[in-house]
Amino acid sequence: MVRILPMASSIRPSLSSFRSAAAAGPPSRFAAPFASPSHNSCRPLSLLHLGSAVPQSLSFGLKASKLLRGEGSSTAVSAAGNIAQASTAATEENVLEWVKKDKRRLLHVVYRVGDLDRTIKFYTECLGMKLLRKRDIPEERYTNAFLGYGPEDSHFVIELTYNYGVDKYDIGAGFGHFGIAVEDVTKTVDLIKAKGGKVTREPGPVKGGKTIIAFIEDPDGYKFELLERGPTPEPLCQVMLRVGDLERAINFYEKAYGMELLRTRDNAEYKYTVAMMGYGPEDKSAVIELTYNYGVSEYDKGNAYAQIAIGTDDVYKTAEAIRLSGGKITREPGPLPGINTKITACLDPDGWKTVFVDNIDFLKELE
Ligand SMILES: C[C@@H](O)C(=O)SC[C@H](NC(=O)CC[C@H](N)C(=O)O)C(=O)NCC(=O)O
Ligand SMILES: [Zn+2]
Repeated sequence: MVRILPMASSIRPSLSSFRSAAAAGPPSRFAAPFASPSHNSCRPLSLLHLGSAVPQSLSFGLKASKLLRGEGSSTAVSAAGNIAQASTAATEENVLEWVKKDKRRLLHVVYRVGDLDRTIKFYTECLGMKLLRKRDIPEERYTNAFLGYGPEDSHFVIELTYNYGVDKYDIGAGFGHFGIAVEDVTKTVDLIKAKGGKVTREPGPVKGGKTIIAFIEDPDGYKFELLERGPTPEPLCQVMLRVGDLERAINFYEKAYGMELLRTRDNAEYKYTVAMMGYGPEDKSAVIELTYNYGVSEYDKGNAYAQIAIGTDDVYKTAEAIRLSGGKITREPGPLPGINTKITACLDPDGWKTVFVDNIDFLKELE
């Protein structure tokens, strides 16, 4: 039985209520705080964890800093500590509140292919995409090609990466699929077949649901789900990634990335739950489809899929929010050598990479 829950911002089902007790042990309802050993987010212990009332007269100036060094009465030191703690908490809260107001959108998804021209031909002739631009970086021995259904300043697009001399990658088991919304799945599948494309799942209602879907594979073996929908400004509509703890992932994507939980869909018959996360409604903007398979806590990620890129107004605050949310920063915020675009990069609790790109710098790149 499938339950679909459109998400009102204040209503949120307990995911564990979806999972059949008969399944291989539903994950903890209260997933442990995100503290995977590979994501050490500890902050220096602070002397601020002291408990006592804070006299109003105490200003947090030079006097308080003396107290923080342990000079003065124990009560006064404790009071100063609490002011500092309150100040730190307020700063952290400000950063996390800022995330929700930051101007963010999914910019592109990046993955590696073995033959750029082969992929460009398939995406343009079979999937109706446009080649938007190419970028060759000979000093780094790679070429990018950007493809999509509209200009990069307003559409979620694909950034293909060809590394010189590398013609094959391991897609792994964690990457799921890209979603393409089409008005007629059967017609699209027939075109793909006529062009010699590989159809791995014929058109029909999704198992346990109603949406007409089909699955195809591109020349490198990446899966594309074709979803039958009406006209949409964003045909490239999904990136599906498998996660080992859905509650943990949802919490992180909300808190660190500022995404909204758009809906969840539990399919007990087929033992999986999906959560759609994004910055806008599914029928108008691309989403990250997080998929949890009952009882599966981690996946081999291979070396083919790279990352999602998200726009932000401040990569420095973004990095701070990611740290505060327990994420691991893998590239400190700052300008890229040579092109000066400011970015920061991180891993989510499952190890999926995300790059945040300064919005103004991104638009300059497109000029
Ligand atoms: C909501 C829509 O975009 C989907 O992608 S649901 C499609 C469905 N997904 C799963 O089964 C996910 C669990 C699976 N074990 C996995 O890890 O991929 C799907 O693929 N259905 C197949 C079908 O034939 O309906
Ligand atoms: Zn999907």
